[in-house]
Amino acid sequence: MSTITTYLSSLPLFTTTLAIATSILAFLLLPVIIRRRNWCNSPPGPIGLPILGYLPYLSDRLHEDLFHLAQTYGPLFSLQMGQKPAIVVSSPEIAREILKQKESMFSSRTITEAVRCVAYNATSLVFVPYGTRWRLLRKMLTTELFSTRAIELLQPARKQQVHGLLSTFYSASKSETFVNIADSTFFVSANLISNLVCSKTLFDPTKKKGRELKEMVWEILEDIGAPNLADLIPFLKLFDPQGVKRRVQKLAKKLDDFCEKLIDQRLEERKEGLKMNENGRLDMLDVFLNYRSDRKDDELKQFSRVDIKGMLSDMFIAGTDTSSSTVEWGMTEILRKPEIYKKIVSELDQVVGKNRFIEETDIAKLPYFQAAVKEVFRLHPGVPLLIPRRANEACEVCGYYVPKHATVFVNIWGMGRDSKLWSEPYEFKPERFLGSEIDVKGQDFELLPFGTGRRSCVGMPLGHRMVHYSLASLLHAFEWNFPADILEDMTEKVAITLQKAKVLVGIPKPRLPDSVYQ
Ligand code: HEM
Repeated sequence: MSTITTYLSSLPLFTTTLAIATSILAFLLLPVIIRRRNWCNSPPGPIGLPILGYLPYLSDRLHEDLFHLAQTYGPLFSLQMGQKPAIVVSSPEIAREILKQKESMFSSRTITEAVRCVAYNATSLVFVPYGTRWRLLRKMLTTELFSTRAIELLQPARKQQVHGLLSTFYSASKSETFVNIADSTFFVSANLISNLVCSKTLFDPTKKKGRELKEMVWEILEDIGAPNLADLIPFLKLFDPQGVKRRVQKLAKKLDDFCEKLIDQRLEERKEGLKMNENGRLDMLDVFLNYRSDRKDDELKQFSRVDIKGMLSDMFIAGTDTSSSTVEWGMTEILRKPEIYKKIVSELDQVVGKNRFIEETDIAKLPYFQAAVKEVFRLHPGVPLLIPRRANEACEVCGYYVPKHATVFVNIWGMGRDSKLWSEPYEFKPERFLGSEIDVKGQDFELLPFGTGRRSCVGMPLGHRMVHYSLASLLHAFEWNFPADILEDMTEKVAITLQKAKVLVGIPKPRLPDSVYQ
């Protein structure tokens, strides 16, 4: 050792620097020299560094990075994220191949450390691997809570929540107070879900507990969304280098305490007998507590506390921020374009008039407004890369090899901005959807804000309605005065979902006679 040191110190500085630079260069070029693909017969893609893969070149705006890489490598490309292989899908044709034709191969999700903490070791609906447990959980939600009938019966609760919001905004207009669109609509969604879960309106935005839920949901979405070195480079798992596990454990504990309390309260209430809600139905807690199965092939004979907590936290995490962020983006896009705003308001006035609030049943008669909402979903899909899927087994896609458990990113955000799919893709133009059959419900692969197939959004019937109903109500009931800098700044704040970084706050001014608000 000392000989080497002596030898090195005898070299002139230039030679030493050159030696170090050459070694670094060789290290960087090594992967390019020894292989031209991320793995044998991988789809084309950028080659990264040994061990780290392409991670050092990715920013905290993964959806944007992947969109730009697709310009170079095409609609199906591969990359190594640390030691983990990933493929990225950026065209409707390949999305169809993966999410429809090869659906059974790609119906599970990538499980990370953060997911294990927050989703009870990936046993809750959103993350449980595709199989009998997933099928049972999903069936209970679609038949008991999100069936067409159940959604219809929840209509009075939606009306009550939205009218409550309009009334709060009316008071704010009188005192010329600023209101926050995303915060307010978040509480509408959270309270709707609490009605679905336990027939109670639990959250008061003016109280600490209500605000805590919003912050907690966002922090969880952030930690689930960001690439974590502990997942991608296995020997780092022990060290939790970004502190993700420590953070998520704390958040998960808070959410767990909240769900524990809901269950305890309900068990106490059930001592006095089982109560139907005002629609003559059982809410989610009672449905799960009542569930019994003696069928041999049912993995769940009854729901444990952990099973119930998993379902409750799924609802609050998946169903709140997604809807409220979409409404915030919708208000922003529409209010930035006075001519579009005018068309929407004139349609609303024609159909609804000015002597009452809008009803959900009015939405079907508002084709221009519906087209505008599709445009919001195109440019601002709530979950830009879907909730990442994974390959259950090694398989072939478009003639390329995809290894077992490769992560699959379907870049629906990128597809919404693809000039091969949309003319003037960055322009907010509801007209493009007028007279077009394209819809957001999972049949049209160029527009998949709720995903598609068996792992598509189970809450779509609720989310879709709430976005339309809340947004139309806000536009119809008030004129809006948003500061121009807030309206013009479209920077995104990134988690597994996308929020508007500069929050939309403004002062509402009533458009309808005072009597309507009372
Ligand atoms: C605008 C509102 C919403 C958007 C944009 C949205 C979007 C999504 C997306 C993209 C997925 C993944 C789909 C895939 O992998 O193909 C998803 C899954 C899911 N969403 Fe939503 N969502 C919304 C509202 C809701 C609501 C209101 C709830 C419940 C109350 C909900 C519950 C879920 C659940 C449980 C899953 C996982 C389903 C499974 O894995 O089987 N979502 N959502």
